[in-house]
Amino acid sequence: MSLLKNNPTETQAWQKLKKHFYEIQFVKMQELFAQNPNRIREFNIRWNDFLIDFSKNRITAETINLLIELAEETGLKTGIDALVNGEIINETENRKVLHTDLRTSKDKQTDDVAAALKQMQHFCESIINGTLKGSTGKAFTDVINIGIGGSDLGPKLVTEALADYKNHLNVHYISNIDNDSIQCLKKKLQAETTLVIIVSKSFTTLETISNADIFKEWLLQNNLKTSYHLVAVSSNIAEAVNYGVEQQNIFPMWDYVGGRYSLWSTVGLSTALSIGFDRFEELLHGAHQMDEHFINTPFKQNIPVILALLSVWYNNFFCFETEAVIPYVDKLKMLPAYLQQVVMESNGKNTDRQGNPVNYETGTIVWGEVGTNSQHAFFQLFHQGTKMIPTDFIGFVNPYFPSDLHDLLMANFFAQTEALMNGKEGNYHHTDEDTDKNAKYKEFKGNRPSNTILIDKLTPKSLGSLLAMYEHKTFVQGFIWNIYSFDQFGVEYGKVLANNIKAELKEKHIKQHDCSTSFLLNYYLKNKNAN
Ligand SMILES: O=P(O)(O)OC[C@H]1O[C@](O)(CO)[C@@H](O)[C@@H]1O
Repeated sequence: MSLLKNNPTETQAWQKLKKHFYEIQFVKMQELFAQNPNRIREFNIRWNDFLIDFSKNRITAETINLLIELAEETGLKTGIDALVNGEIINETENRKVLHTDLRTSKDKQTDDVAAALKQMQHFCESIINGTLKGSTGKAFTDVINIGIGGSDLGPKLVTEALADYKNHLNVHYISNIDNDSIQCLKKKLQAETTLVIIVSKSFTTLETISNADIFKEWLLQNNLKTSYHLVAVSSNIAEAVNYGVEQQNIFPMWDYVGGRYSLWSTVGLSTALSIGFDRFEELLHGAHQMDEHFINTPFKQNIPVILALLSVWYNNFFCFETEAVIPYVDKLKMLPAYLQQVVMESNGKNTDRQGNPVNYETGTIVWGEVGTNSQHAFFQLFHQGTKMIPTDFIGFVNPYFPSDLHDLLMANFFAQTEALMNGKEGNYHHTDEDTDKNAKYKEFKGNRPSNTILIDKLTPKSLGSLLAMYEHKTFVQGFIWNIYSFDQFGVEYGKVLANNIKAELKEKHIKQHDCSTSFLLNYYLKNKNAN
C-alpha cells in the first residue's frame, strides 16, 4: 500500500486552522497564562523520565484540536502503520523504511538484525578486552571512524554525548576531506594500536573513500596488516571486499535503513566500541520505548506528534522559517548538526507525493548551540530581534557529577523560557537613572514560543528516546506535508559536478563553466603551490 497523497492545504482542518490563525495570531501567551492558571496541566506530557512542557506556545486548546484534526485528515495513523509495518513508503527509491526494526525487542528482531548485533557484540567485546589485537600483537587504543553524513553525525553525537560511559578506547571521527586535520590526527596516533572503520552505506561516497585511501596507505606504510586493522560497515559488501577489506571484517547494513537513521545499526560500531555493547543496547532500548510510545499513544499525548504539529503551526501559519534546538549540556553539542541532517535532508523537498510542486512551505531550518554559550552569542536576537525562533530547550535534572554549578546552569535554562514568554513589557519599573533615555531599548515584548524538554539524566536509554523522538517528529512533518522524507536526490547533483571538476583540476584544463565558476577555478589553479 502506498501512502495517502493529500495536499494538506486542501483539507478542511487546514482551512479551519487558517481561520483560527487569523483569530489568535496576535494573542499574547502572557494573557493566556493569566486567564488559565492551569494551562500547564493542559499542555504538558510526562512520559518515562521525560517531561515535555509545551504550554509556552502560541496555542489554545482549539489550536491543538485543529492540528490533531489535520493529522487525522491527512491519514497520519495509516502513515505510522505503513512505516512500522515495512510498507514501501520510500517510493522514489522503492524501499521500506525500517530503522525501528533495528531497535525492536529481541523476540521481534529479524534474523539479519540479530546476526549483525551478535557480530558487533563479539567484535566489541574482543577489542575492548584486548583479545583481538593489531598485527604487531598490541591491543588497540584508538579507533578511527571514517564516514560522512549519516555515517558520521549520529555515531559521533552519541559517542560524545555518552562520554561518561566511555572505556579506554579513544574514538576519532574523520568526515570532511581536509588533509590538514587528517595529518593532525595521524601525528597523535600510533598506527599499530589503531583500528580503522570505514563506514559507508553505499561504499562509493567520494569523501569517505578518499579519506579511507589515506588511512589504508598509512597502515601499509607502518608495515601493518589491513586484515587486522581495517574494518568496514556497508550495505555494499562486494564493493567493500573489492576495496580490500576482509569479508569477516565487514559489518552489514541494509537498504531499508536511511543513512541519517542508521546510528542504531552497525553504523554505530564506533559508539559500541566506545561505551561497550551493553550500553549500546540500552541506547537501542530507549529508542524502542519511544517507538512504542509513538505507535501506541493517542495524538494528544504523543510527544513526536505534538512537537511536529507545533512545528507545522509555526512553519505554515505563522511563517516562521527556522527553529532552534538548545541543549543545556556540552555533551550534546553535536545535536543541532545531527538534527540538521535528519530534518533538512528528510524534509527539504519541493515536490509532493503526487509529483506536483508544493504550494506551501515544507522543511524547517534547524540550528542551535549549547546553552549557556548560545545565550551569550545569539539570544539577543531571540529576545529582541525582529524574527521569531521557536526553540526547544533540552535540559537534564541530574548531571553525571552533581554540583551547585548544575543549579546555576538550570537556573539559566528555566530563566530563558520565562523571559522569552513574558518579556519585560508592562512590568518594567523606571528606577535607573538612564531609564528614561534607554527604556525603549531595554524593553522586550516576549510572546516568543518554546518547548521545554526536561529529562531526568543523560543516559544511553534517555538519549535513545530523545533521538527517536526527533526522528518521529520529522516523519510526522514530512507525512503531513505530503512529501517523501526518505530520499535525498538534492545532494546528488553537487557530487556529480565535484567529480567532473576534480578531473579538470588534475588535467589543469578548465572547461567552459559559467563565468564565475571558470574564474574561480582558474584563480585556484594559478595560485596553487604559489607560496
Ligand atoms: O553512507 P554513505 O553511502 O557513504 O553516504 C553518506 C551520506 O551521503 C548522503 O547520501 C548524502 O549526503 C547521506 O544521506 C548519507 O548519510
